[in-house]
Amino acid sequence: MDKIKIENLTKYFGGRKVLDNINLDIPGSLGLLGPNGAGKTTLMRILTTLVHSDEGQIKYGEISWENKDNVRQLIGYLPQHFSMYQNLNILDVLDHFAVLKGRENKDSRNEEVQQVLQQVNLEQNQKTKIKHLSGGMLRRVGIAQALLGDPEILVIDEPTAGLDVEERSRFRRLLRSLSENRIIIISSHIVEDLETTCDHIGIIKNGSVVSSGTRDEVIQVASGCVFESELSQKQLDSLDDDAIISIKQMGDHYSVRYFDFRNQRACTSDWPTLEDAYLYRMRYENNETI
Ligand SMILES: Nc1ncnc2c1ncn2[C@@H]1O[C@H](COP(=O)(O)OP(=O)(O)OP(=O)(O)O)[C@@H](O)[C@H]1O
Repeated sequence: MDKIKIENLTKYFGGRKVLDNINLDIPGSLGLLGPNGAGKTTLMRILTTLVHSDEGQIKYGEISWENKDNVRQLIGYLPQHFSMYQNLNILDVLDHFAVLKGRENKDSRNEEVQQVLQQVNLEQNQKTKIKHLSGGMLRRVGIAQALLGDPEILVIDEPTAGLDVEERSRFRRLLRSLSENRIIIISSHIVEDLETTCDHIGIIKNGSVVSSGTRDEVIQVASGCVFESELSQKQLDSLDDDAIISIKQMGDHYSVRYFDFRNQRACTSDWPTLEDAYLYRMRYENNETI
């Protein structure tokens, strides 16, 4: 499988730089992680050719993003806010998308729609109207329309926005299975969305990629400075807010995960997670790549 190569990509909106010299290789599944406003959606929209960049280039093998029509054949896109006519049922919606994608023959179109319904496990619900779907089912319809045409590249913006815990976990498993034989790019500000679904991670902050690589490479940055200890209320109060990663109450003590750069409590550092590395990049570093 070819990889997507993004080189020196810069985008301005009204004179303001919102993407600053982005360089990224996307060899399989990439999770784009960053806070609200970091530039993730803009990058996703450039990847889907809906927005053009001001500088730089994107290539997938020999195919350049300068040739929009060729690129569009390759891409399935689930935008952050996906909805559809409330009174149509799932089958009609997908048929409509298939027509928009140029499928003229009714029989082969129907066959393709049934295939994507099966992939997202909605065959039994195909006659259900959009207005009666849960958030998770609606996102699955969104994935189904993105899968029409069996695209080599899937771009998915904020996959679990608005979903409950159970739906999130089911949706993540679906994304993982879809990443097996295609390039999939998922943006999120929720670390768990990407931790189990993506082999490569890019962390984006203020329009710049501050870290990228395999999950393990990205995690390395927090190695040796993450600790987990049982602390009293007084000890907890002595920690700097920025140092705290998570707190669990355990009776009158707290189990606290935190950053400590001088190992003040002389305990053994814990193996960092992607969330640790993400918070480290957000809190302690200015824009510099590892
Ligand atoms: N069409 C536009 N015109 C002007 N500014 C824009 C436009 N689209 C995005 N921006 C600005 O560009 C910056 C990056 O926005 P973007 O939506 O790409 O970030 P994001 O990381 O996807 O955040 P979110 O998760 O909140 O969508 C923001 O400051 C946003 O206000």
